[in-house]
Amino acid sequence: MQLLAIRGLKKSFSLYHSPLDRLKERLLGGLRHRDYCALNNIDLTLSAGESLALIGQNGAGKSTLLKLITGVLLPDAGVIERQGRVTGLLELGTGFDHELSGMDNISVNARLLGMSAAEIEMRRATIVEFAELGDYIHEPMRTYSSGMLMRLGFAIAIHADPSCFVVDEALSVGDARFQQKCLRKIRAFQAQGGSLLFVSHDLTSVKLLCNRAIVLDKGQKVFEGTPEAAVNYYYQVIARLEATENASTPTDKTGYGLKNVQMTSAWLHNGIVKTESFSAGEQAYLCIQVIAQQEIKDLELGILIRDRFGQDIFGTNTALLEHELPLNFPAGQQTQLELSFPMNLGIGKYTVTLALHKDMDHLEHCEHWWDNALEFEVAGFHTPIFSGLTYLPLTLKQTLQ
Ligand SMILES: Nc1ncnc2c1ncn2[C@@H]1O[C@H](COP(=O)(O)OP(=O)(O)OP(=O)(O)O)[C@@H](O)[C@H]1O
Repeated sequence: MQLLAIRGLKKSFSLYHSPLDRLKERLLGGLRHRDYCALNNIDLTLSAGESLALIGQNGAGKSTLLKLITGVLLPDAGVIERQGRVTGLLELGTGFDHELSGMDNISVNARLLGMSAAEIEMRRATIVEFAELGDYIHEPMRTYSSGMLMRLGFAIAIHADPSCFVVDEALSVGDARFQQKCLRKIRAFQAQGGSLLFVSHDLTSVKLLCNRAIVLDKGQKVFEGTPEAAVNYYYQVIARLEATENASTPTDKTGYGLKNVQMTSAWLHNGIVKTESFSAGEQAYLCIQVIAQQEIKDLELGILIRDRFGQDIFGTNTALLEHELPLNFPAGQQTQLELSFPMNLGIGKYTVTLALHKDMDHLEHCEHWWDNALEFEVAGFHTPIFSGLTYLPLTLKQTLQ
């Protein structure tokens, strides 16, 4: 069943130089503003049980799209068809009367979300308990911190029995423990067949929570695909490079960048033979062949290891490793780089992404970003047996007191 179908959605805002211009236009007429197109010609669908992420740079149009979907804003053109109840956590404080107490606002906000008086009374105690605001629940909401606003907003919206739950960046103002509690609740909601529309700059949670993602750029939909492919595409957008739809699939061997210096092959070995299979704790060596078309100085080598869910497990680059000097590549010459490290990772399959760039990240000057340059598996233990993603060498000290 399709919960959401959006076609040709468009939204512009009127921008005025000053509030006085706005007033003059109202009173005296004449054009004193310019239109800014925040969203243009957006199509999207969301089916029951699907979780869709919207990613994009600041100002790309993500929040505007969520506000249109939840009915907080009206579109200039296009169609939004909704099935079922859409609730969520948008800009903090939306839908609350700040002079009223949190308890009274449960009724106000829940009514706006479409709950009946009987539903509200039935769920009031659960909402209060989930929000964990203690006696503050009886205080006016103007006294609440942003984290407290978020707690109550989330508690009401998730208990409003939505078909589609919308989460904007507001979730990030909660403290770490409460955020984890919200994420557990969102996962339980998904497990029961609920749909999610998720906006976040935290690309790891995008990959963990969603099964599809859309990249917005300057109000346009520029990519739609799996979260991993969308995140890779987004990296290209922020690296200000021409992006292509298939540039980030695991089969793509070329990667992107200026490519005056290019990595041509990469492999792993264990000190004896080339291998793609390691035991946890075993020493691993990552070799990279590089060829330079022209002389380039002061490049950094970056590495990003992801697990089978596309979740970033470990990433760093030589600019962050203070003991490593930047790399120089003479023109026309082939070079081999080798990184060695103990494979302190848990059992599982991993990919390695490599980059050659200037400075601390690849955003300004990227010579070569090579997604999923190679794959490997950790399949046994060279360390004591452990569970989880990573091995931490522990020592125990007992002191009698
Ligand atoms: N009420 C408004 N009046 C004028 N311009 C607006 C208004 N709301 C949003 N905009 C503009 O529309 C564009 C899209 O804004 P939006 O908040 O949707 O972006 P976003 O992708 O959510 O960004 P962020 O990641 O920073 O939250 C921005 O340029 C913003 O300045």
